[in-house]
Amino acid sequence: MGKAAAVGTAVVVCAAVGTAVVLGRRRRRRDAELLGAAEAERKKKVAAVIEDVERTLATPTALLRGISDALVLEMERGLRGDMHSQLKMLISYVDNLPTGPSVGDEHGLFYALDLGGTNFRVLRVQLGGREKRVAKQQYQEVSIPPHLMVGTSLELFDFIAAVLAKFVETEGDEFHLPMGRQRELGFTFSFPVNQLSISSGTLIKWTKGFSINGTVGEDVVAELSKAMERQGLDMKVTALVNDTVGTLAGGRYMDNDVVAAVILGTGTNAAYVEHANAIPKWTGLLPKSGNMVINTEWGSFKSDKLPLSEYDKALDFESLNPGEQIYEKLISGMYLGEIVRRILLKLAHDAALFGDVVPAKLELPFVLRTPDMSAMHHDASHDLKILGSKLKDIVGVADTSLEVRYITRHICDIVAERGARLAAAGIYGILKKLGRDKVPTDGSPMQRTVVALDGGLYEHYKKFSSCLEATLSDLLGDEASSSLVAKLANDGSGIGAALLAASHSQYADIY
Ligand SMILES: Nc1ncnc2c1ncn2[C@@H]1O[C@H](COP(=O)(O)OP(=O)(O)O)[C@@H](O)[C@H]1O
Repeated sequence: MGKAAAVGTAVVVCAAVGTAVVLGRRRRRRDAELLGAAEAERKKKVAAVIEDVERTLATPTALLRGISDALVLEMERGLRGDMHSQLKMLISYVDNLPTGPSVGDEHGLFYALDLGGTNFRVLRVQLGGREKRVAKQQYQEVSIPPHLMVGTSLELFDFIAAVLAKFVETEGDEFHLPMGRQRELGFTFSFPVNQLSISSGTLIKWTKGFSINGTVGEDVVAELSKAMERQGLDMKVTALVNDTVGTLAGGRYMDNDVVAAVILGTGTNAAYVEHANAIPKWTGLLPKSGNMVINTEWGSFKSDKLPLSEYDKALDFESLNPGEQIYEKLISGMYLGEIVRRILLKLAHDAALFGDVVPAKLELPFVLRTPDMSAMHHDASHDLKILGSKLKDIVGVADTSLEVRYITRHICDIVAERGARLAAAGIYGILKKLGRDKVPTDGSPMQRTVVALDGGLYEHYKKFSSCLEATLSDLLGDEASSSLVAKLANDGSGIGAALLAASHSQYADIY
């Protein structure tokens, strides 16, 4: 009995265990089914967000052509001086560019200072005339402490002048300043300026994350000159140029066929050589050259044709300059990584991309910088290892699945491709404005056209630059694109500013 009972009990126990096993298995199956359903639902949400991103950021060729046409119309309005024009089309007062490899008369010691983004550069060159050209150059790059980007004008210019003064102290014997002469400087200042002459201009507004009280409306050359005086530095600013204008000048010094310069760095902008008689707002004498360099300030272009997504609108709304610099916010290095972050955040919130908890770090604006986006985008390893470790560092999620990594790379691809294609549409617009977008109908040969490009985004983000070039070829067609050269003008703006300082030197007639 006892035994039987025991056996019975044992049987009962076994039966209970059996039931538990069966129930457990069922629950696991049900859990698995539920999990599977939840996972399928999550994947569906991921796919829906991605589809929406692909749709709203799409840039089909026909749209790009429409954007180029809208840009050309805005360029014309700006050249007429239309108050409502989005493009300032600023007159640079540079009507004569350094004259190319066959001439190149400029000589002497000149300095350049380039302020326009997160870093600024000081440079000195010894120009050796026709024979030696750029005989010797040295430069130093210093990053601007973030608090100075939103501090006071005085602090910013004092900081810059102090770095410049230290740099001048390191000038070696290989640089020659004739006795009794003052050192001269080309000041590259890459914010919109109302130029009053080649060596003066008032700031219209700060962009690219700078927001400093008390500079708007002031002559930036006077601000710099006063700061140099405070440092005891005896130097005269003989040319104030935008970085696009400097790049154009530097580019033309190297290649006579350079007609435009485009910057793709923290921000974006373009300058080109316009026929002076195509600038209705120019009221001065017609320059001898017949030309005038125009700084388009194209970053402020906006059009209802631009593919703005919810992410762009939110980024703009929360930016230091809402409603402004819309084209720049779709294209430039300051913003691309941030757009990717916003899309990943949406995927984290709506589709639990990084698990049930949204990573806190992903909520931080600008935590994902464009160089990191570029590194993730270029990861070609089979397991996207670099991308995984970037996500770990930036987002704080240690073990991301291959699926998450592929999705992240795809988002980088969509955002970079849109930026590059929109930038190509802008260049195509300038070429159209210059009539260099088509093979001439009168049978004459197509002129060689060179566009000088500079900026960290163009230089280092290879998928971006190759997409830009491919899109430009596509827009131009085979024949016209075979005459176009896109040339990297590495720090062309520094040399360009020094060259313009030389051609506008107070001693120009003596040289
Ligand atoms: N490896 C990279 N990949 C993508 N973008 C980059 C890379 N390196 C730099 N950049 C972008 O270029 C910008 C710097 O551009 P640069 O022309 O050097 O200076 P500026 O700040 O004066 O525009 C950075 O803010 C960044 O957005």
